[in-house]
Amino acid sequence: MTVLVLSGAIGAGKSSLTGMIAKELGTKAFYESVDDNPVLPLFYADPSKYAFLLQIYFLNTRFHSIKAALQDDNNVLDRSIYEDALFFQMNADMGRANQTEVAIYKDLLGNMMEELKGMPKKNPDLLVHIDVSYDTMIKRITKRGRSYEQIQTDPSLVDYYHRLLDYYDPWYKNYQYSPKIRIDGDRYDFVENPKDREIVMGQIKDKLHEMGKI
Ligand SMILES: Nc1ncnc2c1ncn2[C@@H]1O[C@H](COP(=O)(O)OP(=O)(O)O)[C@@H](O)[C@H]1O
Ligand SMILES: Nc1nc2c(ncn2[C@H]2C[C@H](O)[C@@H](COP(=O)(O)O)O2)c(=O)[nH]1
Repeated sequence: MTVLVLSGAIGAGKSSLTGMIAKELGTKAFYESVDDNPVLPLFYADPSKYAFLLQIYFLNTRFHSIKAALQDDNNVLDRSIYEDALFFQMNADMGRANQTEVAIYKDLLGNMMEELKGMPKKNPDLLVHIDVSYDTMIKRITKRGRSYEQIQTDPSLVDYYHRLLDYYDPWYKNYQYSPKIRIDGDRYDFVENPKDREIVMGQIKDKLHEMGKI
């Protein structure tokens, strides 16, 4: 049984690479709730009102996926639960959540992480982190075209996205729940370019091989 989780900023390519990994390794893919997420458009329209609700929504849906994925299959998840606190901390630092909401959220997250310790597998086997620059992130967000994520629609997102990248750097450095590998998302166009896809899949497979997982 091997469980991989992807991490990275918005539009880094997590969902795309998740599908590719699942196909290549014959594993099951789990995707975070985005298009069917009723809170996400509300959050982008009024972040201060909906930051807490959105975080609870994501935590709940991610926990459902993790419980299924950490059972006894080969699985790949398109975002890690370990990034939830990064998002909420950043939004709280921006004044979009009050101290009571932060305390309740942290307690709930801690409580859920305790539950994971009782699972057949407690942590993922490998974190695959996709690193992107601000310019690449914006290019991909534009390409995907979700209206509420566009900087043309909401110029305050320029600051939000810059901050997010600043939070990701130390987050990745400090991540220690499993072995990890960093994919250069600026360099490799693994969506459009088959050669780049082969290189990235090779990097992931080499790491799994080194770990004795394949
Ligand atoms: N390495 C890449 N090269 C070119 N396009 C990419 C790459 N990664 C993602 N994309 C494109 O960028 C958009 C966002 O990718 P997605 O996988 O949804 O990102 P995430 O799940 O990290 O938010 C999609 O339109 C996807 O086709
Ligand atoms: N405030 C939060 N927003 C989150 C969280 N997880 C995801 N998201 C947002 C970011 C994107 O707009 C969208 C999908 O994310 P992708 O990276 O897959 O494009 O959802 C979160 O925990 N808090």
